[in-house]
Amino acid sequence: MTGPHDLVDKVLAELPAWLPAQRWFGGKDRPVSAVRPLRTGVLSAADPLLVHLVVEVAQADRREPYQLLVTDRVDNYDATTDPELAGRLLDLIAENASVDGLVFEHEPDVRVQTGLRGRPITSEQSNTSLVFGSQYILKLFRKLTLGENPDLVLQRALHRVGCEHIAQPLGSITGSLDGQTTTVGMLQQFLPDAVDGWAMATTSVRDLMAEGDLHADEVGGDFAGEAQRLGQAVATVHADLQRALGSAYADDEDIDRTVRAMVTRLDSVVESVPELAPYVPALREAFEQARDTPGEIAVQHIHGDLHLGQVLRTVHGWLLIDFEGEPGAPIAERTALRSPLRDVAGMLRSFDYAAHQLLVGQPEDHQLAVRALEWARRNRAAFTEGYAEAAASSVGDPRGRGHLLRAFELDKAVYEVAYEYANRPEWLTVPLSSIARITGEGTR
Ligand SMILES: Nc1ncnc2c1ncn2[C@@H]1O[C@H](COP(=O)(O)OP(=O)(O)O)[C@@H](O)[C@H]1O
Ligand SMILES: O=P(O)(O)O[C@H]1O[C@H](CO)[C@@H](O[C@H]2O[C@H](CO)[C@@H](O)[C@H](O)[C@H]2O)[C@H](O)[C@H]1O
Repeated sequence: MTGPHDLVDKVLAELPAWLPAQRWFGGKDRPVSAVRPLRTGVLSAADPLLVHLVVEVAQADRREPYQLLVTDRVDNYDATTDPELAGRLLDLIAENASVDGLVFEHEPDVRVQTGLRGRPITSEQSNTSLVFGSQYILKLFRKLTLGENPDLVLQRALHRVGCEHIAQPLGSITGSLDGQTTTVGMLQQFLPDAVDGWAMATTSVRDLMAEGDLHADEVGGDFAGEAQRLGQAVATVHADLQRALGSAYADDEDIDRTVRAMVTRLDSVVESVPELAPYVPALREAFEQARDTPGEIAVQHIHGDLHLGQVLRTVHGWLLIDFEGEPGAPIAERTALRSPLRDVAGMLRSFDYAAHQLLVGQPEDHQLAVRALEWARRNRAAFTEGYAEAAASSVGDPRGRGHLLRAFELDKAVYEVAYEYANRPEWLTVPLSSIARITGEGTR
């Protein structure tokens, strides 16, 4: 290997086979037909080589930009697995450096420490995050969104109004893509003592399932108190987003567009996942009923993909992370003003997921299925209660908005069907069985 261009050629040849094996790759549902470079930035020209690469991945009629950081120093060329090379990215942010078209910046009034090594975190995720010491976490977005990423925009806005339920934004990496200044990385305060909501919730479900005779409120690992506090935190973040970026009311056209978008998504998902077909009539009816929601529907910037894996419990309370929205949704949709009930619906779905994922691949067990439902009902109610308490004077109580909330929940479940089909086919039964339950078209 002689220089950056040879390295890039070698990597490009291997990408069609390598990409589908990466957890963060969002296109596992169809083969990669071609990969072409969109931009190359040489961060180090020798010993070792370090090249920032944005490629366009073609799959049938889909074309999407993905970010890679490649080196000749590790076998698979993925420089994010090399602690020292990862550390160089942090150093560049600390120095407010510009290298070959990439701009590394720390937030004003923030001093970033240099000389730290970075280690990738290994949880289920759509991007690659590197942790430095116990202070910093740097997210490298994998599938790129042209323009500023909403994750950075919303968290900066929340920080400006003093929101207590996010990790402090500390810096960013941007580059030009298709003529637009595009966020490729985001540095944040790392919370080393944090436990994510999914881990806590699934531990609680396991505790309940292990108890033959006790109910959800009687076992040691009851989660309802946390679920209620989490509801309060989410409502507070919604109120903070309103304060920071404003809000509006949806008109009839907006509501019509929302319903049509849900139906369009359903039609597209059922094309690739025929298991969804039996539920289509009931789903369409539920989406149409969203038009009957009484009173005005407030819209604002929201999290957009809220679930238990996006919330961290620290000693000081709950934090929300990852304001990027659904990785599969178009950017115009992700940055539009939307009802905060979508986030409530996302979290309600997640309680359902936490309760039912333990049943995946297990033989049918009526007793366990009853316990899963009991856990989900208790925690969904506690979350909604907490949300309503904190939202009373700002965003509003989600109860009494039944049709809309139900439509959003089902729309999210349809999204999850597509997500699981493309990423974790063995989990497809989780959203499918929820759709069956919510629409009354099945029992499990
Ligand atoms: N500020 C933070 N402090 C501690 N852990 C974090 C922080 N931000 C993210 N994480 C951990 O990293 C994981 C992935 O972060 P996330 O922003 O959800 O990335 P992705 O967009 O790849 O899903 C989270 O599930 C969480 O475990
Ligand atoms: O966290 P991401 O932005 O990567 O979100 C995507 O992946 C999530 C899974 O990691 C997926 O969430 C679904 O599974 C979760 C359990 O793993 C569950 O808590 C969520 O309720 C469920 O939607 C998310 O939909 C997807 O966008």
